[in-house]
Amino acid sequence: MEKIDIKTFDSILPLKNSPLIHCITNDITIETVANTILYIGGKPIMSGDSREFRSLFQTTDALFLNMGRMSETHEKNLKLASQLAYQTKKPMVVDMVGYGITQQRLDLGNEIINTHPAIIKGNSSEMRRIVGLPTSARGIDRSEQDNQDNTVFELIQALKVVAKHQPETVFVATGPIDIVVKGNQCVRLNNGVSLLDRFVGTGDIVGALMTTLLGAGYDAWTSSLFSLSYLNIAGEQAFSKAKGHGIENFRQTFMNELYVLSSHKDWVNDIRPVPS
Ligand SMILES: Nc1ncnc2c1ncn2[C@@H]1O[C@H](COP(=O)(O)OP(=O)(O)O)[C@@H](O)[C@H]1O
Ligand SMILES: Cc1ncsc1CCOP(=O)(O)O
Ligand SMILES: [Mg+2]
Repeated sequence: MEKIDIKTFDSILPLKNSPLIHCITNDITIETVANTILYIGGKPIMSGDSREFRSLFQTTDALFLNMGRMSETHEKNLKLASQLAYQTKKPMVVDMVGYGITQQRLDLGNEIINTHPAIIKGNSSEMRRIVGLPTSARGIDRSEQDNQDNTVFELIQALKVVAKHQPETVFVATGPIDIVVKGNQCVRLNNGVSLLDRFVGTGDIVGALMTTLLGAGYDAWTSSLFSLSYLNIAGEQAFSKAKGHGIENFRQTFMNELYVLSSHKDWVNDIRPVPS
């Protein structure tokens, strides 16, 4: 069964309740992540100091973990925060940046998966490693081979097997076609432009959007489908406005669209699910 209810999407933004989102993320894209949350009406708090996690948890609405830039401290922080989220039932999204490219990222990712995040996301190559499929990707980037019709099909089948054992979690694999799996349900989304892949942080932005929606009280399925569609349609709008003016111009126009689209309801008409 494939289910997408876009009728409800046009009333989600701007958010009415300003959810407070605790982010433990990488310092490459930290400002972009914080601004993304602000642009759609959330409130970011970036903290990587474990001494304050317990008291922060008393006021935050959701937690965003991003493995991005590893260090011993970051690893300890992510482990502690994901355990706390599990114990306190805090809605949590984890971005599996570079899962499996080193032993440290593999072990850390597995430990976080065991704390049952509401959403586990990564690009298609990272998600292939999670489900035990081979990939030729290097570093934190996707391999083009992991986005062909046959490899996308293969990934969906494998994600459904894993999702069966963790039915409350939504699994998201990003790429030119985004895949969203929960239990036996799967939706593929076909929005976006290839320039989204040419600057750093696009995956982190999707994670920030998802966590903000979760913090506002939307379920993980809605938060995932909404966030992927919203980001990619912002990318399409930016492409038509900033085409031919260079990547940095595109990036700024795209960030601006993340704010501008929040007060336009008709963007939802552009959502393009792949027919099943
Ligand atoms: N070539 C592309 N065509 C369409 N959308 C893309 C493309 N590359 C990235 N995106 C979009 O950008 C977001 C981040 O995807 P991706 O590049 O896979 O993540 P990451 O930055 O974590 O590697 C996704 O929502 C995806 O849909
Ligand atoms: C370059 C880099 N190195 C470690 S994390 C990071 C940023 C990852 O951002 P994204 O996966 O969203 O492009
Ligand atoms: Mg990523």
